[in-house]
Amino acid sequence: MSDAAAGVEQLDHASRRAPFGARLGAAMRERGPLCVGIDPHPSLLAAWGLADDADGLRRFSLAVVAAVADLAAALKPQVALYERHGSAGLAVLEEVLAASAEAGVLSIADAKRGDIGSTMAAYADAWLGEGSPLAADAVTLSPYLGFESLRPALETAAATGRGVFVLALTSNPEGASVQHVGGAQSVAKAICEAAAEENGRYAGEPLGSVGLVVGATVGDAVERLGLDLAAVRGPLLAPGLGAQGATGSALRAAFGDAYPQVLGTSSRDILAGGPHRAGLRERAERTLADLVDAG
Ligand SMILES: O=c1ccn([C@@H]2O[C@H](COP(=O)(O)O)[C@@H](O)[C@H]2O)c(=O)[nH]1
Repeated sequence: MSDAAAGVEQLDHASRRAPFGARLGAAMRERGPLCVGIDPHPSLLAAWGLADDADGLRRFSLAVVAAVADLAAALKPQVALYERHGSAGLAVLEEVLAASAEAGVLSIADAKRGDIGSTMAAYADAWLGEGSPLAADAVTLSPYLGFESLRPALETAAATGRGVFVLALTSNPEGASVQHVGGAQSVAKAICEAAAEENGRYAGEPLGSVGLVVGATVGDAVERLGLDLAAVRGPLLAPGLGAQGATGSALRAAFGDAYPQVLGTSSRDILAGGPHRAGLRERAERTLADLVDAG
């Protein structure tokens, strides 16, 4: 096939894909609001009896996909834990993304990319571009070079039916030293408002494709900073359940009327149930029940 014909085929493929927000909303309605994180830490590989190498990484990751794909609205591989194995680790990540698609579950690459616009375009090609081996259904982005620097990723996501999650209020305590700055006009609030505006292009959809990362551990910060998360009209990826101490009821209290948009995510707490399929499923089911009961 010529390059031109291949390009047309890729565009046709992209134009047939529904926007990410619509696909995620449907998955959350069908399966509930759980995202399972795939974080192959060296300590977890050891606990599973696997080597801390690319083969161990592959066995671990594909076992998680096979065990919980039908229980989760999305899976979230943590890119750093693949990068630490170099090119062999990234090859495993490509397999994990392909296996997730094959298993019918959405993927969110937790890469937290952000750079000046010209470099951002390359990140957009890698994580959201049609035909890229690393393309996931969505990618996490850092807006601390300015929300507008993310433009290439926002445009690529819209063109390919993929999505982004922009860091707004992160789950780590240090995040406040940047994100809370400005009080009533905080950095986090500016990010929320920019994401809400960006979701204007998805006005025909119940959920936009520009989501935010808001930690499950943020306590009363959403209220204190006056963030209108419901108005963002995008999915809210909430890490911090389990290993970082948050629970479904804490999430419910922190997010208020935006709780229906929340996709709670947990990694280590669920992964510690492995290597057996039943152990992983039991922990994923327990986390999902906690999120549903809190709603
Ligand atoms: O604010 C954030 C943003 C991302 N993360 C990531 O989520 C998982 C959490 O793992 P647990 O084992 O469930 O604590 C991890 O990949 C983080 O890098 C976050 O925790 N907080």
